[in-house]
Amino acid sequence: MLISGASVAGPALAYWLARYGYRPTVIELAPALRGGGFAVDFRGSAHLTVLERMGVLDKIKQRRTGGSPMTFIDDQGRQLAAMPAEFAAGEVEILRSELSRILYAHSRPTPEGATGDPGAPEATSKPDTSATSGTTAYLFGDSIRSLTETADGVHVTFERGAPRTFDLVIGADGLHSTVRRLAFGPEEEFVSHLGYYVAGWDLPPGAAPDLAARPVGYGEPGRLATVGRVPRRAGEPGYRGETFCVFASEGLSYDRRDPRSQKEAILQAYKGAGWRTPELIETVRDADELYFDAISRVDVPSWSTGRIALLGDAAYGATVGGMGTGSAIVGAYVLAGELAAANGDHRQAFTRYEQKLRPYVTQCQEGGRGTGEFLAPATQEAMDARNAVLNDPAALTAMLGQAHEISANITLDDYAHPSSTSTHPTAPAGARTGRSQARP
Ligand SMILES: Cc1cc2nc3c(=O)[nH]c(=O)nc-3n(C[C@H](O)[C@H](O)[C@H](O)COP(=O)(O)OP(=O)(O)OC[C@H]3O[C@@H](n4cnc5c(N)ncnc54)[C@H](O)[C@@H]3O)c2cc1C
Repeated sequence: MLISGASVAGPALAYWLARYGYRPTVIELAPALRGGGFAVDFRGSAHLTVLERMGVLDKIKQRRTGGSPMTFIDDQGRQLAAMPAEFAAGEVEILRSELSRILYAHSRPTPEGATGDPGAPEATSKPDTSATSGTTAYLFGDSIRSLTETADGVHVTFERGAPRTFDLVIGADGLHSTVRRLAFGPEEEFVSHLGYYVAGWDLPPGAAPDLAARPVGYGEPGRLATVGRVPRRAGEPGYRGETFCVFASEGLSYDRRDPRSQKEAILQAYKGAGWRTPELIETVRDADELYFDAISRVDVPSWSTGRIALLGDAAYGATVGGMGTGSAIVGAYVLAGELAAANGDHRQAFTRYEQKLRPYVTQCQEGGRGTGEFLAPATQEAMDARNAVLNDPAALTAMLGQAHEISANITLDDYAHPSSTSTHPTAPAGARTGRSQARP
């Protein structure tokens, strides 16, 4: 089985597939696991249950950022409203890059059963020969060029590697998925722009240390710039500063593979902004890793076509505020579980995966719809109304409670221990295999 994308959904799926005896291959466009991106969070019992069943919850907790309260200020630095840490950070918040490294390491168990070192991802375009049979091979620095479905497989050509045939192909390659484009249609058919852009990058060492010590956000109608601090990467002591920006804009035309073009778009968007925004935004020029994307929503009428299926942001992305990371983890769990339960019948597995997951992620996605407007309201009146909500503990508690309810609203079958579940409909006991039965 081929999985495209090694960020969150891809390695999580690979982990479960390897556990059920498959030997997936994961292909990643970037030359190594991607760094960058600010914090992502998990909230609600479904996210935590899946992470616990994967055996990564403790590792993730060890690397949690702890979240930080955010103070919204005016142009004189005076407090207007405060956003409590748990509002932005859920139950567990972790840097996306750290999460990706943990999942990657966990999807490649060593022969002894220990997991690899999350601090040492490999950058190679060759198959990973250190993984034992029954586990996962990672191919970095390559991308699928074409997909041709045949009676018993999918013939895949690559930008760099030699063509191969796989039984199934899963697109876990994000909002701008190549698998979706090749197998389902052009991006414009499935991705709607929700009127805002989001950007995040680390502050260069020494930049605005006074600001980074006290997380603050400065907003003007239609644009927000925040600065905060997050723990350094594994093995590095202390904290580093980071920015997180949200601005309203029609769809922009820029080269997604060219950071200079993205930096220019950000600099333009904050021209003439007050407070110390120019000083902060200027630091983007020196940013090594930049996260920049439109706040969008992905709606694909059917997540599978023949032997090809979509997972995570590629299928049901919501960029920010739609619990995309938790939904990717839960989706990987359900997809792998249904594949194992269907015992080779991918049609049945894909159908059940979608039936079980779609109502859940659709609700989660809804949260993303108002995120841009909440963070960077378009008018002064709307900003005042947002601040009033933030300053009202009862309103905040209600909003948090609603998010928790939505993110818990799925029944998770215990695929790895089928006898302990009463909710799984029909799969025969022998359909779920352990590690010993390797499947390609
Ligand atoms: C660099 C980066 C930074 C991010 N930062 C944040 C953040 O700060 N906050 C937040 O809420 N969300 C962030 N996200 C999005 C967040 O990770 C996802 O919304 C969520 O975790 C779902 O993950 P996913 O694995 O489905 O998709 P993604 O995390 O988007 O991962 C998709 C992966 O597929 C790879 N890929 C893309 N095209 C191809 C191709 N043609 N062939 C092979 N591989 C391909 C990408 O390089 C990436 O590794 C970021 C994503 C990325 C890639």
